Amino acid sequence: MSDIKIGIIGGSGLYQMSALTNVREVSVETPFGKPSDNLIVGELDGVEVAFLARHGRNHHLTPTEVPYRANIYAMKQIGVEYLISASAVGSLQAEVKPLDLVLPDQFIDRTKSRTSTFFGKGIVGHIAFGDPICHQLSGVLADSIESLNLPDISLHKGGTYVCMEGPAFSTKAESNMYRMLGGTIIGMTNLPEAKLAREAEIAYATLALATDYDCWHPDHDSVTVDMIIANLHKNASNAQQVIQQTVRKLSANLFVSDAHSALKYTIITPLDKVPDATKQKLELLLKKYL
Ligand SMILES: CSC[C@H]1O[C@H](OP(=O)(O)O)[C@H](O)[C@@H]1O
Ligand SMILES: Nc1ncnc2[nH]cnc12
Repeated sequence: MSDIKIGIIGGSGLYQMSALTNVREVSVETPFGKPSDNLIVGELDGVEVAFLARHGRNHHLTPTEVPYRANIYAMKQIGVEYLISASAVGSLQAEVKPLDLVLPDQFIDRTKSRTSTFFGKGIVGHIAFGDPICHQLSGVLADSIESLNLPDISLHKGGTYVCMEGPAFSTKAESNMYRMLGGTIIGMTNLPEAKLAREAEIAYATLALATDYDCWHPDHDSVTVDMIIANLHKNASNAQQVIQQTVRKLSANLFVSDAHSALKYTIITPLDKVPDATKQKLELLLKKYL
């Protein structure tokens, strides 16, 4: 298989990409186990892409159970350099309405039970994460959304994605606290993914699709899955259009991102002191620097 440079991770509601042609399923094994599901490899307008359903195609993995390291490693293994993450989010701000699209540029980490790094076991690295999203990739998403003119849907460029552990939704006190902290949207998945993608030198950007007002809004009921199902379906259709257009634009201009050399000044352990087993496990990530 030749390298597939563009990867897509689909979240709640986006379990497949109907526009894919020449589709095949690829079962991948990584040093971190199996990803959430088989990779679905196919073409969008002649451009090969790899799609992965974050929670599995039947949504059987909780946000805590998603094998984030295996997912990112699997994308790296097949050659992905640009990763688009589509995610359902709650809105923490009145101006972000359900069905609106948000391209966050910051995260607040409220996760508790995740492994969000490839480092450890004899190798220490501290990735720079001040700008956690690849602004160029997010820019291509923005251009694509604007060119689609989706009716009644606003695009919010920038914003802070609060990543909570879940799977229960927030309490009202938490939701209001996140608003006070400057949160724009809330979800349960994107922060570990963004960190691991950065460690894997993959340019990563989030396409967040609002489904609800969480539980802080005095004029809206508190979020339940039942309440957001219809929005998840509408969002899935919008996400597919946006992703298809983004792949068109991106494939015409595969830029170099800072993310592609993110490990350069990151690893503090001398590489000749790293245990061989760890080096082997991370070979794919480290080989440029060995
Ligand atoms: C079904 S609502 C909660 C669920 O939806 C989001 O998933 P994803 O980020 O994969 O689209 C949120 O993070 C929760 O996992
Ligand atoms: N309100 C919410 N909180 C956390 N994750 C979500 N995903 C969609 N809506 C959400």
